Amino acid sequence: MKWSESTWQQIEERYESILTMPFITELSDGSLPREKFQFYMAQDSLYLEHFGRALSLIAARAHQIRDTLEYMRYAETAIVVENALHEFYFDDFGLTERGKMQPVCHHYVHFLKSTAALDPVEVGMAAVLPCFWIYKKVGDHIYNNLQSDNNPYQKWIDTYGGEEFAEAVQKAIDICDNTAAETTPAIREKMTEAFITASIMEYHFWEAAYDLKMWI
Ligand SMILES: Cc1ncc(CN)c(N)n1
Repeated sequence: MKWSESTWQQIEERYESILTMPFITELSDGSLPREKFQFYMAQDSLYLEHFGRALSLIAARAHQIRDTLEYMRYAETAIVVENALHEFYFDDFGLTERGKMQPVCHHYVHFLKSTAALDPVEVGMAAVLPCFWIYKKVGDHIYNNLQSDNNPYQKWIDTYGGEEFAEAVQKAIDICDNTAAETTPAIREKMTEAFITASIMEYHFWEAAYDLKMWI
């Protein structure tokens, strides 16, 4: 079994629990309160900048030059393309600034950046994979099962349910599988741990937006 398959099995339950989170179900039917989406968008815009920085660190440290190029492209997409979606929402939802990074976003980006900088690069690759893969699965799930008419959040759904994103995600999974196959059992184990931690953080990111969780 591939590393990605056995590792996904370990987060399957967590992934299923994401699908029933109020943030996701209300985003899907368009009933998510505006202020919760605004909070999410502002935090996610900050997240994407630092996610892009983590991807750039991985690009610089990748063993294979073709992987370097791939992670450079991911970094650019996170900052330029995904963030364009946020700018659309900033205008549409009356947001003027991103504001301060709140605790869950803060924890998540610092986990990603320290892993990308200090752990073996294979572990960094595994740490950023849920950011691709979980969003793809959640995007597909909403796109295929939970669409509603006149949803104010349709553009978000289209971004993550789209074909272009699917290709990038599959590539990131393949790179992790090849990397895992070539590395040591100890590093493979750390890859799995990092993947699980990031998956848990994805859950908390949506939960924090729903609860409007801020520093006290
Ligand atoms: C928190 C989070 N994780 C992942 C993604 C998708 N790149 C995102 N936009 N935001």
